[in-house]
Amino acid sequence: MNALALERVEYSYRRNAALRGVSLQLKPGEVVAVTGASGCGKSTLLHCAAGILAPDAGTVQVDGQDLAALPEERRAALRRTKIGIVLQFGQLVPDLPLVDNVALPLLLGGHERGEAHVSAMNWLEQVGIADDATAVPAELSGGQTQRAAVARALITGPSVVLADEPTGSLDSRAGQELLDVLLEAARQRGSALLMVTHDNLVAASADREIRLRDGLIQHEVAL
Ligand SMILES: Nc1ncnc2c1ncn2[C@@H]1O[C@H](COP(=O)(O)OP(=O)(O)OP(=O)(O)O)[C@@H](O)[C@H]1O
Repeated sequence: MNALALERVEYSYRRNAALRGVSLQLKPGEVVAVTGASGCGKSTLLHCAAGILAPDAGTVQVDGQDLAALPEERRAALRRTKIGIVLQFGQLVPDLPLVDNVALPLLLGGHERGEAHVSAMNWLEQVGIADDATAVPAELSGGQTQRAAVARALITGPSVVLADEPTGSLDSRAGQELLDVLLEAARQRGSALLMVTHDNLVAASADREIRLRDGLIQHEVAL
């Protein structure tokens, strides 16, 4: 079964067609890079895959479940447990210390607080910012919040990880380290990883590259 399957997904912002029928499938553990010029629809594709945007047409399935067909509560639970998202600017909760931000998906899922914190500390360690566990996002650099966002995305052991420019605010060494954490989640834990990137080196680490142009897949390359 595919971890993620998009079939003929279309999405328009008012009259502006951002996606015009995009289909793609990711198997568990597969890593796919989405590339293309600014404005071609990469972020919109990721947001549709994440259930943040509901497509105007077409379907999005995660582990065989059609997001649009689920009642709101089950869709929210599926998004919380099976999808890990790293958006461009981290999108952490401003007033919460990092450890709570990272633990949030477990706490919302009803996990016990102590256990959720131990797991969050583990993930902060893996992304190299355990020393900042008690800091709030405003006290941190873009790169540090991006690392925390990756830790938060991976803490539930999701089937699908969606990342928008995950290394965008990091220098090349820190970017490579964070990329390695994401790749390990795919290669060793079997999460399917879909990442939007402008960076050729990041794209080269994927199994496949999907290049978008004007809301359509222009071509697909096995790497
Ligand atoms: N909130 C919005 N309202 C209206 N139009 C939007 C909105 N967000 C994106 N668009 C338009 O939809 C199209 C696709 O945008 P999208 O952000 O998905 O592209 P992108 O490839 O991710 O771009 P970038 O690489 O610059 O992040 C563009 O024409 C963009 O201007």
